Amino acid sequence: MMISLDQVGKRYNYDWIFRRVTLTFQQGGRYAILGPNGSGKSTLLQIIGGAIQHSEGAISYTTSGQDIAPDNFFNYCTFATPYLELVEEFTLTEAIQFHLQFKNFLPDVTPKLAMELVGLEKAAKKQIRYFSSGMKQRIKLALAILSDVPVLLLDEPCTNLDAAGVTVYQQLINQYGGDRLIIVSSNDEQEYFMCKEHIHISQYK
Ligand SMILES: Nc1ncnc2c1ncn2[C@@H]1O[C@H](COP(=O)(O)OP(=O)(O)OP(=O)(O)O)[C@@H](O)[C@H]1O
Repeated sequence: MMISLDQVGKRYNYDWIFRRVTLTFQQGGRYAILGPNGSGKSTLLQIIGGAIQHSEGAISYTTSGQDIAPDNFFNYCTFATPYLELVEEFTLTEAIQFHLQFKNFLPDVTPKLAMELVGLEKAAKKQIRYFSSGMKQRIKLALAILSDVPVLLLDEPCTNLDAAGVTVYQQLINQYGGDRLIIVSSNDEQEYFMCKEHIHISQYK
């Protein structure tokens, strides 16, 4: 999997958030998008994932030499973000079953194992509405990282996590990251501990 950005820019009304972003993300790479609050990290991550439209430039996705249509890229990636909501009426078991209607887990990962890996096995029958913010974040990370997709897009992945939760996140990445492309938008080194490539969004103003 390779994602290429060519002179990509994003504007809201009259304000350019960033311009002339030309980058290539390679399979197996670990990339951190860094910058101060409001600099455009989340916006760039969402543009890469096709969740929002860029204002100028071009983005292409290729796998095994074949182009992927931008409208199909959602099949190849998962997002974990603080702003995507879980369905509050579901129990944890139902939330996982719902997710599995759209994406498979990695081979050998079962719903039970996914819950255990993020320390939520005792909450299997609890409704999401009664979960703490840190528990919700653990589920989002499990669903994103354990899905069988080649690209993981993680926006502030340790939001609301306690120290044990941060360790859980880092273990999931180390154990299940594999040869996948991982892009993290972050201000916190604990979140991008595995990223050799650092992209400073402030460069693209
Ligand atoms: N829908 C929108 N309409 C207008 N402006 C927006 C919209 N979404 C984001 N912005 C603006 O774009 C800029 C970048 O926001 P973004 O959330 O990408 O920053 P960030 O670097 O991820 O910030 P943080 O570190 O606080 O999460 C901000 O100035 C924000 O106000």
